[in-house]
Amino acid sequence: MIKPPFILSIAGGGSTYTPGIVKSLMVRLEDFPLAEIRLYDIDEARQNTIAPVVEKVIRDHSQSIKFTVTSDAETAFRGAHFVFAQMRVGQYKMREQDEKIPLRHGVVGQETCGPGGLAYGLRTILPMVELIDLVERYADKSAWIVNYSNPAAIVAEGVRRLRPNARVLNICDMPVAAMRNMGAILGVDRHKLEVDYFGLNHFGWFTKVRVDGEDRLPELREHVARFGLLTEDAAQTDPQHSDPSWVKTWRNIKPIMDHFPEFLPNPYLQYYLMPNDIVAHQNADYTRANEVMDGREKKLFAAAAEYQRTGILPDAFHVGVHGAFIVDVACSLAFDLRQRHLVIVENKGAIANLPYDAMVEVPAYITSEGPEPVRMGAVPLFHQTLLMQQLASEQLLVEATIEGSYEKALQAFTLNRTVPTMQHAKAILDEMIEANRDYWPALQKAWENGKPA
Ligand SMILES: NC(=O)c1ccc[n+]([C@@H]2O[C@H](COP(=O)([O-])OP(=O)(O)OC[C@H]3O[C@@H](n4cnc5c(N)ncnc54)[C@H](O)[C@@H]3O)[C@@H](O)[C@H]2O)c1
Ligand SMILES: O=P(O)(O)OC[C@H]1O[C@H](O[C@H]2[C@H](O)[C@@H](O)[C@@H](O)O[C@@H]2CO)[C@H](O)[C@@H](O)[C@@H]1O
Ligand SMILES: [Mn+2]
Repeated sequence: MIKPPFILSIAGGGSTYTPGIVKSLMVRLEDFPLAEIRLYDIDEARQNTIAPVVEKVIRDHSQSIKFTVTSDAETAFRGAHFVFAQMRVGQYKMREQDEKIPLRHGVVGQETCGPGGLAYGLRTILPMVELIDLVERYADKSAWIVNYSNPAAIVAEGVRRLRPNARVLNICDMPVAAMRNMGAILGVDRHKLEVDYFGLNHFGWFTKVRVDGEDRLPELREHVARFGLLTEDAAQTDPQHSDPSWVKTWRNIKPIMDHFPEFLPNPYLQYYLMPNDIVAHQNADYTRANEVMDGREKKLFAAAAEYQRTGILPDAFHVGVHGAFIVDVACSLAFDLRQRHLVIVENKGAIANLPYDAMVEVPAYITSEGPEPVRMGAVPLFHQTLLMQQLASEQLLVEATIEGSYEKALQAFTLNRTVPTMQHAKAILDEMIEANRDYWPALQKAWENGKPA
């Protein structure tokens, strides 16, 4: 077993989330003792801008933790015990393309859902495998990669296919964020909630929400019917989600449960079940990517510049469930705590009527040897069918990436519920291939070979 204090490397050190995650680590040093924190990124300039902010966060809590900033993989990973991965392949400029190209065709433009998520997956699978190989080459043989890099569902499937034995645990903070909101509504801390949940990443449902053994889903159902999954004062639930687009995301759980009240849906299901409403409210010239570049990114980089000038760091980054959750998971891995968390794991019968090898999001007990999924049983035909269609879209996308197959990419886009016809799928895919010229060489070649004269 890995012994503390740990060496932790953060891949994607230039991420806007890095200061928040490091702050979450600093306030939990007793639970997760650290000898060194290393930042690793392929964009040195971006990472070097964020690094002084991160160092300030560290030094506010510890003078002994070593801090390393590098773009060299060996320096980043040699002897590392844990790697937190949070890469955005193509950065925000490609997220903007992922969101705007579909919208130009009247289709949902979103970071991880619909054609945007498929394009993001096509860019990310192989860099994720490359990262795993670098970590396995240099890090401690028992090291764990805890991965936030999106699109987590497709990344998880790609890793299952290409590196099935890798010590990688893919996680998502959306269910935890929903549990934070549930706690705020019920008046209990989110850690008091024990939930049953089934689905794929960004495509799942809560079926039980227990507090001291009592299922409180009925109470939540009544609240959602009035306010969606937010307290009446939205900002009270999560200051980071005072962004109007986020408030709308949480409020949109109401129309879904108005139609299907049995289970409480992951907010991402709105993109698949009410795409026309989503498109009607999206602006093809100014999407969530623009909001983030003008919001979270601009605020953090302005604060970094202010800190460089004055030595005073403004309050510029959010420390919420995003950071707290990955530290919870890392602690359970490090000390075999067997805590119950919602994570992305190979199904192996946890959802009885989904494929054995599907990468599903379910509760699991997190041990030092990885997650042990909790059996959720068979799911109703309605949910099973939705899940199978999404799973097939994601699995075909992974095969398209591995084989460089244009046809499988087109099938993946056509199968996605957000895409109404094969003609929409082809038009969007072809535009995305052009926009991703630097990221999809194999697919580019297949497309150019088969491109109509
Ligand atoms: N799983 C979840 O629930 C969840 C929650 C929040 C954010 N995320 C994901 O976390 C990631 C970071 O988000 P962000 O908004 O901070 O993005 P960001 O663009 O601010 O930072 C991402 C960093 O990754 C770097 N990067 C890109 N390719 C890389 C590679 N091959 N190797 C090393 N570094 C690389 C970029 O240079 C950049 O500095 C994204 O993938 C985002 O979708 C996931
Ligand atoms: O649009 P963004 O970049 O602000 O957020 C996209 C991510 O949204 C989810 O993560 C949220 C989380 O749900 C929320 O509670 C808080 O922690 O912020 C996170 C980032 O906003 C989702 O889980 C991620 O996969 C998305 O990347
Ligand atoms: Mn997520």
